[in-house]
Amino acid sequence: MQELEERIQSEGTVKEGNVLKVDAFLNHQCDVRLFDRMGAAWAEHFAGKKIDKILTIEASGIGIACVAAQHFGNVPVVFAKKAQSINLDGDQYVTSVYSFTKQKEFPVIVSKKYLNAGEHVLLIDDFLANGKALHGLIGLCREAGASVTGIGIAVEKGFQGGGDALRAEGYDIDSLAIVDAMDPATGEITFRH
Ligand SMILES: O=P(O)(O)OC[C@H]1O[C@H](OP(=O)(O)OP(=O)(O)O)[C@H](O)[C@@H]1O
Ligand SMILES: O=c1[nH]c(=O)c2nc[nH]c2[nH]1
Repeated sequence: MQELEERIQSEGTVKEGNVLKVDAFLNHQCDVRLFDRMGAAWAEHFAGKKIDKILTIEASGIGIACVAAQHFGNVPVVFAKKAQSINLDGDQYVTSVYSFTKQKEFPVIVSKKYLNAGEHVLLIDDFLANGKALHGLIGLCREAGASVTGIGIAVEKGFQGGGDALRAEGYDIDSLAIVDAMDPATGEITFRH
C-alpha cells in the first residue's frame, strides 16, 4: 500500500534491535483515516471470503481492527487480553505470547463466549515480526474450533521471518507494507514489492 509505505518513509524511525517506530500514526497516535483506507485494502484482498469475526491482540491491534471491521459488514471485533482481570469471567482460552516490544511473556486470553467452533476468523494486527502474536491467536482459534480465513497486517518486517513461515504453513497474509531491510545507522528502509 503506497500510502502506508510513504508514511513509514516520512515519519518512521529505525531503532536498534529491529524496532521500527511508527507511533506518530500507527500505534500510539492513531491516524483513523489511514486505518480506514487500510481496512478498505484488506476488504479488497479478502473479498468473497466468509468472515464472521475479527480477532486481534492487545494493545496496538485494537484500534486498527475496529476501524477495519466497518469494511467487513461491521462484524464483531474480539481482542485477546494480555492480563487476567476481574472483568474476565467464565471459561477462557489461554495461551502465552512473548511480546516483541515489552520483551516478556504475557498470558493471552479470550473468553470462550467470544470465539466459537465453526466461526471464520480474520486476524488483524499492526505488526508482524517473528510471528509470536499470530501463533498465539492461531492457537486460540484452533482450540476453539474456529478457522483462520486470513491475516491482515499493517507492517510486516519481512527480514524477521515470521510472515514467510506462516505463508509456508498456508496462511493467506495480506501485509500492507513489508519491510525487507532497515538500517538504524542510516535510517534507510527498503520495502519488498
Ligand atoms: O510477530 P511478533 O514478533 O509477535 O511481533 C508482533 C507483535 O508485537 C507487537 O506487540 P507488543 O506486545 O510488542 O506491543 P503492543 O502491546 O503495543 O501491541 C505487535 O502489536 C504485534 O502484536
Ligand atoms: O512499534 C513497533 N515496532 C516494531 O518494530 C515492532 N515489531 C513488533 N511489534 C512492533 N511494534
